[in-house]
Amino acid sequence: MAASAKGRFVPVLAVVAALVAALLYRAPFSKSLGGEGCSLLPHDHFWIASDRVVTLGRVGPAAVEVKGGLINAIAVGDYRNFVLRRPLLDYGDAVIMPGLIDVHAHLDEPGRAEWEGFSTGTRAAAAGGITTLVDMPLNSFPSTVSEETLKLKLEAAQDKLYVDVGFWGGLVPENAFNPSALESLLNAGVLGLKSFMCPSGIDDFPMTNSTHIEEGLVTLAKYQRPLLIHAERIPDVEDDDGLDGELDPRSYATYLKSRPPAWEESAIKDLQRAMKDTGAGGRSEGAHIHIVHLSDAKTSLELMKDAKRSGASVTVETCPHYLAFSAEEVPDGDTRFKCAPPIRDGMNRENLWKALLDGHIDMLSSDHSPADPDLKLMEEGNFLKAWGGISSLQFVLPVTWSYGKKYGITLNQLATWWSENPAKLAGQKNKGAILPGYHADIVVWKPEAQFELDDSHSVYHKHRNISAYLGKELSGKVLSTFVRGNLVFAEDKHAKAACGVTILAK
Ligand SMILES: NC(=O)NC(NC(N)=O)C(=O)[O-]
Ligand SMILES: [Zn+2]
Ligand SMILES: [Zn+2]
Repeated sequence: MAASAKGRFVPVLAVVAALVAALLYRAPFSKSLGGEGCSLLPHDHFWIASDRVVTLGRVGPAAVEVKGGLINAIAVGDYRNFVLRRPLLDYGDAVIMPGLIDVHAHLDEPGRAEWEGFSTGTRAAAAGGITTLVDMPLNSFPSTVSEETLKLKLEAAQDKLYVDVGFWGGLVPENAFNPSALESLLNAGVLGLKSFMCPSGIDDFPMTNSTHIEEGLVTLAKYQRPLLIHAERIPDVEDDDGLDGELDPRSYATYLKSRPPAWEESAIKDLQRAMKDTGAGGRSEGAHIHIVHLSDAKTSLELMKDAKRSGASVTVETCPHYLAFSAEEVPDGDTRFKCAPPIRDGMNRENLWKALLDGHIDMLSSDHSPADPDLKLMEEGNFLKAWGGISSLQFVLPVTWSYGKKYGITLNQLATWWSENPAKLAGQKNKGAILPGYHADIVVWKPEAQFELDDSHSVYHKHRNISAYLGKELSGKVLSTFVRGNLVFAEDKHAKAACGVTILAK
């Protein structure tokens, strides 16, 4: 969809002041690199342009003016004819898109920096076109469940962020019935809360039941912030379907059977009252329930559709690994693929894509959750004992694009799933789109560029060997990433200084 008329401007910007200026300045891209500090560019007022800018629900030629960290103006049309007063970075036919917002990443500082950390995690994010991420409250030690533990997070993050980072706090039994404890955590700036309906594997992050959740939501309603839920629950009567007898712990089928779709179903059924409470006139109207990493595209998904239809304030995410892989393809003993809920069969994957395309799944997130490689027990290959979690932060854009191409996904859909809807969930009103007044959080990438994730490929997150994507042939290469106007990543280099900021809710 190219812009209709050459030089036609976005109405809100009827007059783009820069256009009347006389000087056309085009900085050759590589020469514009080399600035020190927060940005690889030496200036903070410039234009970027390409033939494929994703803005205003369209994709076409446009130039975007970046000034003081914000998007100042958008000039739609054949920018090659524009006369601009400031430097222009001409990206040709590359795609200019809102930076990705990953609402589900585990950066494990303080306490477990050997699993993942703020510096490595946010460098990986920048290299992957992610400009904002929201950190999960567990896997660091201590877990982020109080005002004090959030402070420790903030201290640990200082001077280490290459992209902007917000924080979810934990809803756990200890604070769920204690509104003043929850309020102090919310007042300290967490963007919302997160809870688990099954054991999380982390000692200081115990599971909550639906009563804890219903109570926690009442406090969240006052703040109009969401509750994110890991929705797997061990059903009251467990089907012992195939789980007795001799089980080979190296077989993926064994792991798959150990966490059936019935667990997701049981959790979501148990949440029905809590979800209803979020609707108009409900006890926790103003709060919102977001189901993280949905894997079951059957009954669990149908239950979410029902909840939406009945007016509950709910959304749901899935992750690239559920869209890229299927149980049939997971090699026995390859614990890099172990995550919870598990990657299910190929038919389920098809149905997840369908739900995403139909808008029943609202957004995508990485659930980047690496661990110390020793805990993955890669030699032993024991799926039942290995630590779960997929390591993927840097690859989510090429993965979504590469595996989505056969379903005909569009750049606009990518922006909806990875930027616009996540920004809404995280309450970020000036992020998630390329629009005047918004933060200049931008990824520039080449969807057609193919590469193999082999040993020669720079991987910035910790422990490249535990990522299930290694060895895959992908398409979609990130050229440049801007965070609030700072060029934080370009040509395989990061800016020298870590100038991402912590995002705290007010
Ligand atoms: N402790 C974790 O990191 N858990 C995570 N692990 C996964 N998904 O396998 C998660 O989000 O549930
Ligand atoms: Zn989870
Ligand atoms: Zn997670």
